[in-house]
Amino acid sequence: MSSISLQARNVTKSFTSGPIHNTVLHNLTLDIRAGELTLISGPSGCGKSTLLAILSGLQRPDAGQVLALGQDLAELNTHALERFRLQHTGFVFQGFNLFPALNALEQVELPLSYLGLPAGEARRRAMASLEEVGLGPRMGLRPSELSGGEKQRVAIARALAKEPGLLFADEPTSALDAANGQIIIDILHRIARTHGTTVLCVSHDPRLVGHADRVLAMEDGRILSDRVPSPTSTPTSGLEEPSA
Ligand SMILES: Nc1ncnc2c1ncn2[C@@H]1O[C@H](COP(=O)(O)OP(=O)(O)OP(=O)(O)O)[C@@H](O)[C@H]1O
Repeated sequence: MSSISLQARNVTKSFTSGPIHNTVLHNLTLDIRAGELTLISGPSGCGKSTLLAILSGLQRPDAGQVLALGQDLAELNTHALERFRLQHTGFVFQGFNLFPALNALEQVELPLSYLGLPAGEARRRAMASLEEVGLGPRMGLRPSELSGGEKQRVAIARALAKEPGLLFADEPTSALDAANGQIIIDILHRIARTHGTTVLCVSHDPRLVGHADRVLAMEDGRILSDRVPSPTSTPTSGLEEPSA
């Protein structure tokens, strides 16, 4: 049984705009395990991205506690929290967030320089990460020369090269077609297994369900169910097996 690496305890979050007070997360408690791909699914607006932002330390909860790799995030001041996020977390977003002028290798090397790695070590790690996502032959290309699926693989390599304990993905497949979406989720799954990384992905894409180790269904700021999907529950059956 893998260890628990991310915990939320009675987390509550509200937003107020004008007279409207919107409670987005209601006293939410959950444990996420290392070495697994956990998917949080649910309809638009149910609070998935807010939960991800709080679990990753991007936002603070109004009440409750987050323990990430055993660290209570509330104990960290803003600077220490930034440092924690830089060292221990990686992010993959729907829109890839790549720099147009940099080639794939430079995109992956850049955050490693912020970590203070020597240039040679940064290059070695960046190349290994790009190889791992199947982009070894394309590491000299800029985003305009890459497909959507390839851009997302660069973004994954950029996160992976930091060797983070926690990898967060917010709707990583929603800009991609079914075959490329499947490649991305399979890469995230493989990273969890082979590196022991905690991979937490939020998505409203039902095609991803059968590819996760665990699926938490969310609605109106609450976790409604927590299950291990069967491989047959994926609605992607019938697709040709894509080659990564
Ligand atoms: N900074 C903010 N200020 C005010 N309201 C916010 C803010 N961030 C999120 N919300 C509100 O919180 C609710 C949940 O938003 P959230 O983005 O977490 O949902 P989601 O499940 O990720 O949705 P989607 O699948 O569409 O991305 C929404 O009603 C949203 O309008």
